Amino acid sequence: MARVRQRARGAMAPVACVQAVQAAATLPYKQGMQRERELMDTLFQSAQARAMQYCFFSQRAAGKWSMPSGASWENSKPRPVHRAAVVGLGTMGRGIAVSLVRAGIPVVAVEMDAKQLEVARQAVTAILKRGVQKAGQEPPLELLRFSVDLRDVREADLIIEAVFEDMGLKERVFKELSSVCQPDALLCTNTSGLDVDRLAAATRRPELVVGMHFFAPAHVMKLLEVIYGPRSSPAAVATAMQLGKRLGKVSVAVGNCPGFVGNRMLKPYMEQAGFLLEEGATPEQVDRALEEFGFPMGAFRMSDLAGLDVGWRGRKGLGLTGPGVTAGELPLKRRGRRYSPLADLLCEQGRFGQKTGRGWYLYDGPGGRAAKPDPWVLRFLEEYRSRHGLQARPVSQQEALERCLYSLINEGFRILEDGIAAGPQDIDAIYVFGYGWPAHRGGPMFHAAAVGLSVILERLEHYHRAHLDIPQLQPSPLLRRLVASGSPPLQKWREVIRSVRSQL
Ligand SMILES: CCCCCCCCCCCCCC(=O)CC(=O)SCCNC(=O)CCNC(=O)[C@H](O)C(C)(C)COP(=O)(O)OP(=O)(O)OC[C@H]1O[C@@H](n2cnc3c(N)ncnc32)[C@H](O)[C@@H]1OP(=O)(O)O
Ligand SMILES: NC(=O)C1=CN([C@@H]2O[C@H](COP(=O)(O)OP(=O)(O)OC[C@H]3O[C@@H](n4cnc5c(N)ncnc54)[C@H](O)[C@@H]3O)[C@@H](O)[C@H]2O)C=CC1
Repeated sequence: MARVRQRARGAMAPVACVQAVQAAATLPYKQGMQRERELMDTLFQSAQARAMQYCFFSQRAAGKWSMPSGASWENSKPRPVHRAAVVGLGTMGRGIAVSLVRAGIPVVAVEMDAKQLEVARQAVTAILKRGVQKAGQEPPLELLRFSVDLRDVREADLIIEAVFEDMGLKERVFKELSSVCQPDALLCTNTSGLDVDRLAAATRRPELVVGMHFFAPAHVMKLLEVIYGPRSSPAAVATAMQLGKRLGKVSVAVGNCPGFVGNRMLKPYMEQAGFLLEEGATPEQVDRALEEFGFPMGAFRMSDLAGLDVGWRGRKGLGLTGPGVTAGELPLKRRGRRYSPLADLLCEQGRFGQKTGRGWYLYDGPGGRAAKPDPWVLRFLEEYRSRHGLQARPVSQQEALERCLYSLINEGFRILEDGIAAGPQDIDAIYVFGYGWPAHRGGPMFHAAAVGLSVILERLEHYHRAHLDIPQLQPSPLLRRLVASGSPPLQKWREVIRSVRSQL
């Protein structure tokens, strides 16, 4: 109900307040729902057919115009999943375990020590019991077994790893899984953006490794991004897609690159949000602009929900932050580009978001959900600006919205050109079902077409001229070519994508 209200709120946002650009792209509520159904239909094709199609694309991309040897309709069938395991029961692992048992699949849930296990057991049980209050069914607790011993996953047909976002740790876990699991068990990672191929290489069965990327809260959000590594077999992809369907999710197969589709586009969006704080905005102002557009949560509330530490670990892994990184760098730059260390500084203060009770906002305590503006954050931002000689200026709602959304959309065009997503529909489904992109606005690529590609191009050029050190604001070559081709409708973009470089 709250979601329906939220959608309605977005649909009715006053034009004067959220600018004409948005109003032009607002679908009536009914049409929004129709668009949501269309996206679901596209994605609910048979998992096997999808996997075969992706397999064919990947071969074509490699210059081989046939199916790989040994690939056939028969051996690309999804495998049945009778028993599953989840390794790592933090924010994500808990919700993933809940989704699995709710679908009737017995689960072994593994944590690293008894203390973490007990916290996780209580959290998972609480979610299941809440579900009972809502739906009136018995919690399927008998399907769950908790353990601190990784060897207990040995009977599972499919294992989903959800430990910290740390490549070294994940490689160790995959290596160990590969030696304790059945030889034909599927090994899946819930990583937010790490290289699935590198994890596959840590195992003795790279063809059985895929990404299964869930979205927070994992038992609620409808999306499953299935990441097809270069060595994943069609059967492995089909199994993951099919399992997503069984869990009631919309499964979208995507290629392997940093951040895949969803988080690769989220990165420039979050970066713009951070830069806007440096320039004078507050987290509430940026979030208000995005929530009035129709998102259930603005960038900062969403980041507090996911956990700021996840991105921090990722940036440390990339060498963008951490001890000694700033030596030799210009202030507020990393590798020659503008970089905002604000999120890193919050993490250094132990402010990880909802899980620690403090992040961009203040919560009632660890695990709290009601976000309150935090005077500490406002003081911190003022001190930060004065330390770096940044003059705060008023940031309009239009600027906040355009810089966040258009940089995200711009990356969507790059993703299409790189062949990481099969088409704009897939990107739209990822955003509508995974990040709460308002359905009545059809998804980011649909929205771009509705606003007008030439408008998006002009606004990106405008912001890029003002911020030459932010390459993500530079319009992508595909966007330029689409505009030069007369802005064809979404269904015809494929004709303008020059090279077949599908990674799928
Ligand atoms: C070079 C490239 C590298 C790229 C790397 C970039 C990495 C960036 C790092 C990012 C971190 C990783 C993130 C990631 O991988 C992908 C993500 O998951 S991003 C997060 C996506 N999620 C969202 O955007 C959520 C948006 N919000 C919503 O959709 C709604 O607000 C929500 C569903 C949360 C609540 O909806 P509402 O209708 O208001 O709530 P209800 O009251 O009906 O509750 C429904 C259900 O949800 C639970 N819930 C509600 N609020 C919260 C909350 N704040 N936190 C957790 N859970 C919440 C509530 O309890 C209900 O669940 P039950 O179990 O049924 O009670
Ligand atoms: N938080 C989010 O919104 C999302 C996170 N992810 C990804 O999911 C993974 C987990 O993220 P979160 O749940 O947020 O992290 P988290 O920090 O909340 O939980 C990680 C859990 O893994 C456990 N763990 C660590 N090492 C372990 C080991 N060797 N064996 C068993 N358990 C171990 C930790 O004790 C902790 O409970 C990461 O790869 C992250 O990038 C993916 C989608 C969304």
